[in-house]
Amino acid sequence: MSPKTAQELALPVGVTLDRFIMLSQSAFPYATGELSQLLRDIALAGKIINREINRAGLVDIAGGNGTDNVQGENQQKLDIIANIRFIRALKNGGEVCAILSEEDEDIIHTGNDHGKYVVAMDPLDGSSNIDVNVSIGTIFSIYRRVSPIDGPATKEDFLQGGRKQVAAGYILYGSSTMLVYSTGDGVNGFTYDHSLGEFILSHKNICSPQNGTIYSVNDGYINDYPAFVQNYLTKCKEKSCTARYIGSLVADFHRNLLRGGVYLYPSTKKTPEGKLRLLYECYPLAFIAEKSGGKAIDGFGAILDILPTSFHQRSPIYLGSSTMVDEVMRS
Ligand SMILES: O=P(O)(O)OC[C@H]1O[C@](O)(COP(=O)(O)O)[C@@H](O)[C@@H]1O
Ligand SMILES: [Mg+2]
Ligand SMILES: [Mg+2]
Repeated sequence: MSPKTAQELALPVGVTLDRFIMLSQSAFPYATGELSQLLRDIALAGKIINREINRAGLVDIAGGNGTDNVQGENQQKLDIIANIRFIRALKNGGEVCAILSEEDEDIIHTGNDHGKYVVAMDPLDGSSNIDVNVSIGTIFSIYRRVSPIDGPATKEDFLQGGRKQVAAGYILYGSSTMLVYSTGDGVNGFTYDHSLGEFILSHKNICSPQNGTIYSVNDGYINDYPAFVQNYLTKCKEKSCTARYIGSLVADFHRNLLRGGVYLYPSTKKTPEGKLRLLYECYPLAFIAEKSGGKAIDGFGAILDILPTSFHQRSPIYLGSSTMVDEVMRS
């Protein structure tokens, strides 16, 4: 008899994340609890970063850090703080042997060589919105390592390809703070209850609406986009679709996931290979999109089918409601 899925376990809205993880694990008789612990460690890091973000305007953690990351982007102080907090939580948790972060050029070895998992992450997404109190997020992607246990992780552990993710998700720091993730069967969302210090199941088995009227794109670059994108955006305007663009990928994606819509970050003359990073932005959100019934493409095929070649490679991305993504592709 195959293990019961989390959905079949009928976990009620209102259970804590901890209980949800425990019961979901019981659906897998051979589970040993390491992935469960890792998900808890990510939730803990999320709580800590949430606290820092909430008081960003009060203390001297706003603004630039005066340093650039491997992508040549100015790092915000909160980019650095989120990076440090996440690395520390995953190191202390013990289940992760290595981390790949947007803020670091190379693999970060945690010293937990016995750890079975590696994590690729965007510790703070939407950095341009940090100082103006607009929703931002954290994005994560989890793989089971392929390198021998008890040795150092290798680059092959991170270049397995999007379909090899064992779990992925994001934390949205918005009007409320939410953790949304999938371990492959269904997508669930948990809202942070500050008074309890707990993530509570609030959005069970999220299904992306097949179609929608919202499109999210930086319209300012329209003349730089490929012809098929310009055609698609013209059609959207002809149909009086609704333009919504926060400029934080996690926030734009989340709204469209619940309401129906499509997010587009095409290639441009400035970024011919696209702006968003494959391993810790595109793959994890494509995983959530597909597991909730949506789609994610690069203009040629599925994002999850792209074979990665380097840690910080970029890709154009079109993701969200399946009918709208198909329409982009046909434009
Ligand atoms: O300002 P642009 O070019 O529209 O880009 C906005 C996009 O860039 C990002 O900020 C890139 O992510 P980071 O903030 O993690 O670097 C996305 O969140 C967002 O969707
Ligand atoms: Mg980002
Ligand atoms: Mg970032």
